[in-house]
Amino acid sequence: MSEGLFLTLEGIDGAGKSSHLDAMEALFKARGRTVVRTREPGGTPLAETLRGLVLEQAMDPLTESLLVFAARRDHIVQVIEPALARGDVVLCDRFTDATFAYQGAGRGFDTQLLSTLEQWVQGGRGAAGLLLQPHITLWFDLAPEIAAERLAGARLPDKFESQPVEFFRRVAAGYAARAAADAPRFVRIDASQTRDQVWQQVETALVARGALAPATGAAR
Ligand SMILES: Nc1ncnc2c1ncn2[C@@H]1O[C@H](COP(=O)(O)OP(=O)(O)O)[C@@H](O)[C@H]1O
Ligand SMILES: Cc1cn([C@H]2C[C@H](O)[C@@H](COP(=O)(O)OP(=O)(O)O)O2)c(=O)[nH]c1=O
Repeated sequence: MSEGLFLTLEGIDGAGKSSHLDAMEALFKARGRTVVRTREPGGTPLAETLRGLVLEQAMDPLTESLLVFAARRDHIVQVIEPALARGDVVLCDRFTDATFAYQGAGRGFDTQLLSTLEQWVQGGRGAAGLLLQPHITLWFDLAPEIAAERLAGARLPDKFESQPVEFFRRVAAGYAARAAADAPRFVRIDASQTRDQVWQQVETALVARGALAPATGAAR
């Protein structure tokens, strides 16, 4: 069985990523792929419980980081690795880049420590002990001011969404740094465009990366 495709969507709150999940799922299904659609924090009963704590309760950045990585570990073991081993497409709304952007850049937590946690939780894959990383990360890049306008009135803000625009400037810078550090994995989507134009960018990126080829997984 071929290795599956691990695809993540990232960006600040309100960047517009969730708006394209249905169409992405449909695109893969139309090509005969089995799609596991999931999210972080979350994706398993335990991880969804931890998500509720992280999004609703105040806590220090270390506690927050430990909880998101604990949720991630369960998600990887229970859902992501089995799906990839089956050859499925894992379509995941956020993953570890969000931890570096939100807990690292946004909350100012030590990124060296986050790298250690990343190694513990995602390392040791295969004989070479590789780090589990998405094959492709679509980074929806949008100015925090525009994201805030889009979110105003759209839904009840959670703990992060109620942060000031300055917080999201740091988070956006965190995403930019993470993208610069692993450029081959990231595709920057200009999320300031209309919904249709953003979708065109998403589709073009998936075609360019070979992600829509019949069930053989995608090249990096
Ligand atoms: N390209 C776009 N232009 C204008 N508004 C958009 C666009 N994409 C999404 N929206 C709206 O912006 C808000 C946030 O979008 P959403 O997909 O929930 O963002 P995210 O999942 O990144 O937080 C929603 O109200 C959505 O309808
Ligand atoms: C995955 C992850 C998310 N988050 C935050 C980012 C978002 O504000 C929030 C949940 O993300 P999201 O699923 O995008 O929420 P919604 O669909 O309601 O917009 O959790 C972290 O702080 N650290 C993480 O590691």
